[in-house]
Amino acid sequence: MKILKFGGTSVGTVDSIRAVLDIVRKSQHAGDQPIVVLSAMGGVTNLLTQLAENAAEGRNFASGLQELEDRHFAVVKQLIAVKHQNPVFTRLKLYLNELEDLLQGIYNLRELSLQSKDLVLSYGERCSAFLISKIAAQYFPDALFVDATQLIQTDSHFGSAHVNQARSEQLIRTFAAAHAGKLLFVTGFIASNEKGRVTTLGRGGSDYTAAIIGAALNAEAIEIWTDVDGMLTADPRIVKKAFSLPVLSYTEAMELSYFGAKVIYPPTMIPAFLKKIPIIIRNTFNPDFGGTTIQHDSGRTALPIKGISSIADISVINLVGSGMVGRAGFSGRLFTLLAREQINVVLITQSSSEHSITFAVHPAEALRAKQLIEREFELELQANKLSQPEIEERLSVLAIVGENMKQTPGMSGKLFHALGRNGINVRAIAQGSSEYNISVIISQADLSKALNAVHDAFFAQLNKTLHVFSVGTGNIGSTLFKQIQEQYAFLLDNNDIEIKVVGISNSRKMLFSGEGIDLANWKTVLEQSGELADLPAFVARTKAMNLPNCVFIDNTASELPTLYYRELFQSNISVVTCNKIANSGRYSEYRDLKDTARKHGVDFFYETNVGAGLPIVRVLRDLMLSGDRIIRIEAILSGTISYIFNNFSGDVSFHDIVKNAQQLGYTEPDPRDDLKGTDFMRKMLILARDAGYALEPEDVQLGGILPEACLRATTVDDFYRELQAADDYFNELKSKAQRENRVLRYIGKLEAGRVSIALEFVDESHPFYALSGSDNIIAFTTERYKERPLVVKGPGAGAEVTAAGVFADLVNVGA
Ligand SMILES: NC(=O)c1ccc[n+]([C@@H]2O[C@H](COP(=O)([O-])OP(=O)(O)OC[C@H]3O[C@@H](n4cnc5c(N)ncnc54)[C@H](O)[C@@H]3O)[C@@H](O)[C@H]2O)c1
Ligand SMILES: N[C@@H](CCO)C(=O)O
Ligand code: NA
Repeated sequence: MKILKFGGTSVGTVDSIRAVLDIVRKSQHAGDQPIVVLSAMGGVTNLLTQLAENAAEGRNFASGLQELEDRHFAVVKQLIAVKHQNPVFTRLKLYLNELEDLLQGIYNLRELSLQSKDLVLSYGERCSAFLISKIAAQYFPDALFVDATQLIQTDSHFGSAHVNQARSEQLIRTFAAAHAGKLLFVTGFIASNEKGRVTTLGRGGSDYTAAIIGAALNAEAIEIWTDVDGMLTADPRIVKKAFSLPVLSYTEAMELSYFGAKVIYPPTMIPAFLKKIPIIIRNTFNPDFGGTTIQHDSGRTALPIKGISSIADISVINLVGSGMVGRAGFSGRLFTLLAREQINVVLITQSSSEHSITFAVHPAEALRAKQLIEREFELELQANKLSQPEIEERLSVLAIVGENMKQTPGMSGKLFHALGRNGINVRAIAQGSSEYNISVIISQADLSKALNAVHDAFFAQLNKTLHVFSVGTGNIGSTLFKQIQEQYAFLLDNNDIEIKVVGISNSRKMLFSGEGIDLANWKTVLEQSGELADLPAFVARTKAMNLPNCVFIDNTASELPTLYYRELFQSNISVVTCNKIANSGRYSEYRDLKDTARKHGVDFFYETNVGAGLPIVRVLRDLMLSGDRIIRIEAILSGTISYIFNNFSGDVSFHDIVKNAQQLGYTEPDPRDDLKGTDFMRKMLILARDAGYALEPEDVQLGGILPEACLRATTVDDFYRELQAADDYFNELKSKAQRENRVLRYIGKLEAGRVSIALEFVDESHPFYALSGSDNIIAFTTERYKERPLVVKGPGAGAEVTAAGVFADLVNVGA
């Protein structure tokens, strides 16, 4: 035997009632012997409450009554064959007439007692259960309408009556035995006292009805049919990746519901809990889905926690007082007071010094709680043993819940890491002694970000979303977008990483979309609907959108974005950049950025600052981390100059090769940065710093490759003209090299903390002799790689390889 309970949304419309009957039919075919428990049609209980209040205030209630009639009659007309309609109309009309008389009485007296209100509300369940039993009777001849006032007996605590379990079980069993073989359609929510007056079971009442009947008849299961897929890991309106849990223990369901999961109201489960009857939450509108089973134990599952729940709006009261607060007597008095005054304390924490107690209450009760405390502890306040209670508002509670937490170390570490990494300040912490939940109080503004970040942290195997704000849409930036777009599905399917580009700016326009910008046509959208570019505003938006796992990418060659890195780190946003400016200015700046990123637990990745996509920064870092010592670094790190010397042969002029390098995307936006050696200098400086040397740019001995006139050119055009004019100079270099059987190489060296870069003529015996294209090469001679150096070699410039390096840094953020 199974109990099938359908809530208001399941019986709200003609279509949903059809779905309900389908479910009942299937259950009967499966041999479940179902008993159906029904709520009032969706919205009807609220309407009845409104009518009762209107009547008591002397306001009109006729139009509301008409609305009730219309809703029920419309269902009759659509779902009951014409020849069977009359008796149904008649009985509904009788109910509505009784209701009208009752409302008239309330109107005349201008008084609404809890008892009369229960009676008014009872018509919601009576009408719906009766009506649906009659619709069902067309297909199930054994369908029988049952008014639960005959089955469940309570005390006279109207509005939320206490059930006489023993008596009710007796009534239910007797009734069931007398009507064996019938298909019962029972009203939820309502009952009666020993005098036969109608009572109601309070919040979650129809679930309670189902649990009481299920327990009395030792049902196999109680199915609660609603409009969601079960209990979810988090509130799906905030956490888009929330998913339905297959199995939960009663305790877990209790903890999750306590903190706001509205699917069921836990006290209603107690009768089922005591008899170990599983409760299954299922979706009327998705009946093939298995839903969530709430059972005695937590089930075998790989999930360390079951869910994350929250209360969005909470106030906190702080009490501080030396030597008194925290003593057993004091907290006893405090919490007895609050309990007596029916102030629900959501969470309590006490500092280890025992001089303060913090507790959370619902905002509507905060002021009253404060006043009660002030009255109760008047003497202590006067004597300054206790300082004035303080209320803090606009806070939220977030709790992770799960029975398996107890056996799994590191759960709180994971929680605080996720919060800390995202810059979410924790105001107070409480771990239930049961260890079934860990709760934190945070600012309301952070709740959405916190829920998503914590959800990602605990259900990481189930997908991490990186939110990307990207500046610079030139050569590298646009190639990166193309690569992300091509790789999006693969990353999601194979690595559970989702990349959402949520902000884009170049020097003209900027664009934002919390849902993610479509990378198939970012260019058009940016041009057509973007706002005018404004970097401070872009950074402000990056911070204000307050998204978890947030990454700022700088694909410009401008100093401007680098001025914001620090501020971004302070807002717990990681930075990935191919722009070398930040790391190659003053040493103090470089140091400060690294320290700030580390302090805030975010990543600062710049692999492409040296050798584009080639693994160089990473290799050096690993050497340093593992305790190796750099003895010497020798390198060719200008892709542009490498390309130039590798192609400077035959008749082609130096000037033309530089132009080619620029067209191929090897040069800096301003090619003078490459040819003057500035770009190479920056790279050597960054390497030296990463190797532990606090060098300034002027410490690098930079030997040039250009004649004076070229260095003096004030514009790029002038520069190219001067290059052309210097043809003889470059040809002479070339001839000299050829005469000596050598090649031209622009080589950087780091040794004993000194960095130099110089043009060299090298012969065949030199390891840097054989290079082609835009190749870079770097040789690390270290304590451990002493005899033969560790060498990295390959293309060190170009849009594809550089964007790929930025991309790799991006997916490693937070890894
Ligand atoms: N080309 C390579 O092989 C290579 C290799 C490694 C690193 N890099 C670095 O990549 C970076 C970008 O190079 P590129 O060739 O793509 O340059 P680019 O000139 O093609 O693009 C630069 C982009 O930055 C934008 N921009 C400039 N200032 C801005 C600002 N203040 N706010 C917003 N946007 C701004 C421009 O509008 C443009 O979209 C440079 O820092 C370069 O050193 C390039
Ligand atoms: N302009 C740079 C790009 C790589 O950083 C080069 O030519 O090496
Ligand atoms: Na690199």
